[in-house]
Amino acid sequence: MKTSGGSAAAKRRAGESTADAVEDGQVVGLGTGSTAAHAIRAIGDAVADGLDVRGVPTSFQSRQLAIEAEIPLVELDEVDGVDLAIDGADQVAGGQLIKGGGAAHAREKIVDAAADRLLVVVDPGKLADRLDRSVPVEVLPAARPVVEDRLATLGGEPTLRSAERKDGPVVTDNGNVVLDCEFGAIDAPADLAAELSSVPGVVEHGLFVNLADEIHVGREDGVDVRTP
Ligand SMILES: O=C(CO)[C@H](O)[C@H](O)COP(=O)(O)O
Repeated sequence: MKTSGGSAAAKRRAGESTADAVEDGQVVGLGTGSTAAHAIRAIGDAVADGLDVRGVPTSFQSRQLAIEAEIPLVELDEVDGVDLAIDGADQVAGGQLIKGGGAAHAREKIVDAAADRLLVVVDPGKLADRLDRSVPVEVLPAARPVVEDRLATLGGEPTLRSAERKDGPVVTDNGNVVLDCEFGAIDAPADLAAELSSVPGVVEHGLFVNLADEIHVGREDGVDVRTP
């Protein structure tokens, strides 16, 4: 599993705090990453104690964790809706997020946006006044050169993501590649999100604008819950 620094205790507290919000009978979106993994394991513990929920995985990783935790799984096209999604983030500014550190942001955005409520789980190191991390952009492989040109005209500096222990690029669960695109400080996330979405060949980008309902910030000694 990808790890991204931050205190393990803070991540665990954040994940476990959101698992407490899950209610009997709900359909729950299961996010990706090391912090969301704590929520998945905690939901699994609650299922073992009798909680009746169904999980919608957002990635190969979250599906595997949910299987290990014995959470009953469904796909999005098998349910009428998603009551609650719990997901991590790479950076949080107010209610705006950058996601995709695990290259799972396309499915994450589909499930998170479908949910009635999105609870975001992070450690304090993810908080910022303004978004300024690189934005992951999932791209159809054949479109990479034209998308790179388009991102440059939008003021970005794209870099093809490569894996530490693989020759060649990271390939997403959807068979695509990821361009990590530096834009510097992002003053207008909604405008940039709309521009990125309009580029042919872009499958999905990691700007999650106005989707979060609560930010659960784990700390060594507790959890702060912020409402954007
Ligand atoms: O967006 C994601 C995966 O695509 C993750 O939620 C994000 O990278 C945070 O991961 P972690 O909790 O391990 O720091």
